[in-house]
Amino acid sequence: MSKFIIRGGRRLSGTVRVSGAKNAVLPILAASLLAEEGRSVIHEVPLLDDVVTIREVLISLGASMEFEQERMVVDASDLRSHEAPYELVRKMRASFLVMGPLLARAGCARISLPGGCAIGTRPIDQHLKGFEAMGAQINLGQGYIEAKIDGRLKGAKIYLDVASVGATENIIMAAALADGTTILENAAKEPEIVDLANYINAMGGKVRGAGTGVIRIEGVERMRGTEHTVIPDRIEAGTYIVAAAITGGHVYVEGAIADHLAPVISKLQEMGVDIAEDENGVQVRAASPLRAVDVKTLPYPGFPTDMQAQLMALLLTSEGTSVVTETVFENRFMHVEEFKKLRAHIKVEDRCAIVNGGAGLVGAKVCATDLRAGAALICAALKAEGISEVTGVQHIDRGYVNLTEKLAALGADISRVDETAEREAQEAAAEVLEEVAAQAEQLVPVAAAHAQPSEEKSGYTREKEQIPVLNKVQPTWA
Ligand SMILES: CC(=O)N[C@H]1[C@@H](OP(=O)(O)OP(=O)(O)OC[C@H]2O[C@@H](n3ccc(=O)[nH]c3=O)[C@H](O)[C@@H]2O)O[C@H](CO)[C@@H](O)[C@@H]1O
Ligand SMILES: C=C(OP(=O)(O)O)C(=O)O
Repeated sequence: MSKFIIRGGRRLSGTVRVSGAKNAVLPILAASLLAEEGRSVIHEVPLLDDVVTIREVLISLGASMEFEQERMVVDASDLRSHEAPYELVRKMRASFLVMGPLLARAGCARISLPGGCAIGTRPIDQHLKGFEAMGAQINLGQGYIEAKIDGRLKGAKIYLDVASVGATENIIMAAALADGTTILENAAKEPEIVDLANYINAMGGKVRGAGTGVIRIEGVERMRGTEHTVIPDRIEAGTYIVAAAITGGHVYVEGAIADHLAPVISKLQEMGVDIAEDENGVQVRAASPLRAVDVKTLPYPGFPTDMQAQLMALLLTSEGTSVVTETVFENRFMHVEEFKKLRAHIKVEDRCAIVNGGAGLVGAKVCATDLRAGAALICAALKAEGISEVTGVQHIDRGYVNLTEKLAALGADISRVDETAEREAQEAAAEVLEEVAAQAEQLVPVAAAHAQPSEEKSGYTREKEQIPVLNKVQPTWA
């Protein structure tokens, strides 16, 4: 088990480079299953735990995956399985994104039910509704969803009850190889969906209207591998913008696409943060004091739920009372109780959190319950007085590449400690101390016998001799 140790109070300054988007690369890698011939070369692939998981899923299906320095080469020409097992899907819900492409390519798919997670129940009814509308038969058996179709999926008109990101992606991928045209209404409009559509089109697909509420997918018979560069991660970028603002810093977030961040940038500007964009990124200069603002999470282009926790951290340092309303997930305030350990004043009422800013944050031991809760706790800890320890690092590793290194390069006092290694080091050091003490014990009578003049006269005592020796053997973690 690892943890982050952060001493708050340092202003961040300098440049931080944004990595490729987690939420774009996951569906893109799933979509590479659509290519019956050729290899796909994907650039700007972030080295994240979720990417490792989707890679394992694709390998288990028969794809070959080479990964080197943010470049993934996928060859899915020979698939040998249509099943994504529980062990992989339970690690990451987004594994369910292989259902659409598998069904389209192989005519069948068997995927472990993804289930809920800390932030909500997260049903998949809209994905299944789309596949059924295209003619697939869906069965639920022993924790798995099984889908199959005789021949090809058929193009259909599908209206999503909720503008689900995952359902939109899964249906686009299924429809890409279907017979006929699919019209997807009330589709999600996130930039990651546009990136997926661009990738599919480069593979020979025909997807039009991605980024709007109506997407038309004309099915094609075959697709081939292609080359694609993943868009920068808008949530990672937004997190660094908040980290800069909360510390009163001055940071250039290189690679951030301001358009993708419009709802975040506009909220922060309303708070008084100075943000300027250019073609390569955004410049953040914090002002003080910051103003309280109200915010409501919504599907894109509304304020992203994946930035709600980080914005709440910033609101804790503003003057006045803010109301944060979460409309996308029903249980996404888990960070509130952890913020309270840092002496935050927040009250949750149903889907709203009432945040009283202005109270100074004080470092404490806190736990990340999910990915963005973890990012928000780190932002708050960067501001808090004294030392904070953030556990639950496995959640944060799902979505942030080299977080410690990136923040440290901006001047943050942050380190990552592996608790197992730390405990082993402590045990080893304790053993050394015991051994030294035992040896010293044996040497004392010998030293006393040779002592000239006597202890009493010289002022020599056993304690005085031993203490400095033992102190020298301080372990590095002390
Ligand atoms: C890998 C990835 O891209 N993850 C993102 C994706 O998750 P994900 O694709 O899972 O999120 P959805 O857009 O599907 O979920 C939005 C809402 O719709 C509901 N819903 C969804 C599907 C369905 O069939 N039925 C249904 O009711 C969900 O419970 C949730 O309340 O979009 C979320 C919303 O922006 C982000 O927080 C996640 O970071
Ligand atoms: C909720 C998130 O991801 P996922 O959908 O993969 O759980 C996130 O990225 O904040």
